[in-house]
Amino acid sequence: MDQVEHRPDSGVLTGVEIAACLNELMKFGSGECVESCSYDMRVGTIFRGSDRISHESSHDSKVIQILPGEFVYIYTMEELTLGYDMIATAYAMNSLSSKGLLVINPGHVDPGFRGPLTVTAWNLNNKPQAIEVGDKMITVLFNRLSENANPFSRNKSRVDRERAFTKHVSTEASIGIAQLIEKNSASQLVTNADLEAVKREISNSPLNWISLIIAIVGLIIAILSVFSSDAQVVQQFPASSAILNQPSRPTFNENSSDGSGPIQPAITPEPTIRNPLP
Ligand SMILES: O=c1ccn([C@H]2C[C@H](O)[C@@H](COP(=O)(O)OP(=O)(O)OP(=O)(O)O)O2)c(=O)[nH]1
Repeated sequence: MDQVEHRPDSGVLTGVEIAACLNELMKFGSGECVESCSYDMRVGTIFRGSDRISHESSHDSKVIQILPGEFVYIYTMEELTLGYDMIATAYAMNSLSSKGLLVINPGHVDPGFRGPLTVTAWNLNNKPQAIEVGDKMITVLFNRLSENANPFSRNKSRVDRERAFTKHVSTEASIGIAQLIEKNSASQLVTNADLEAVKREISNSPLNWISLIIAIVGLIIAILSVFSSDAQVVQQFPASSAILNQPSRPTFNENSSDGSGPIQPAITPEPTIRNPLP
């Protein structure tokens, strides 16, 4: 086996190292996004279903309201340009997740990957969430390998990826997601008022009263049948009723002076034997 020469500087890059080689790691990077040991990638293009609804170069309003339950697809503003000896790992940002805006698919980035990262953001909050082109969306750690690895072989330009994505969503994935979005935009989510109306209908329903009456009648029949079976037993076995009617034995120790000691079996006095005649 060949001896592999390990690079002495392999490992996770610090913020200082990221800043020093920012132009090697990505295009359109900003020193302001460098953190202690990571880089916060920003929103570039936003897709709702297959529609591109916001892009950094467009003149439209860049603030997008993600509706409750809605997914949007995001392409990062930065385009990674990883060497063959570099991998990256993308993570959701804590500040967004705590607001209920989940970025659901960040993950590994292969060595040699070139282009924007794509992620899906899902609003789990019951209020719309605003996002804007340029907002920090995912945080990425860079890890230098000890040697070059086989590079990623499916690199495409941003334009080609967006085109392929639009086609894919409009043909396959869009069916479920588009319907979900349509439902949400028509405000078909269950509200408190809906729940109150359902409760009112249930309590006013005649079926509800009928089941209550049936339950009460059933209970009365059950009680009566228990009493009548007791009466039959007493008629057939009068002695048993005498046993049943005996007062229960006290549970304290009758032999103890204060009556509080452990229960002892009753002591039967020994028969006295009279001495035989001398
Ligand atoms: O949040 C992320 C994480 C990674 N990538 C990129 C970088 C990574 O190198 C590439 C992987 O793409 P591929 O098409 O190979 O996706 P996969 O489903 O992960 O396949 P594989 O397991 O073959 O890598 O996707 C993103 O766009 N977004």
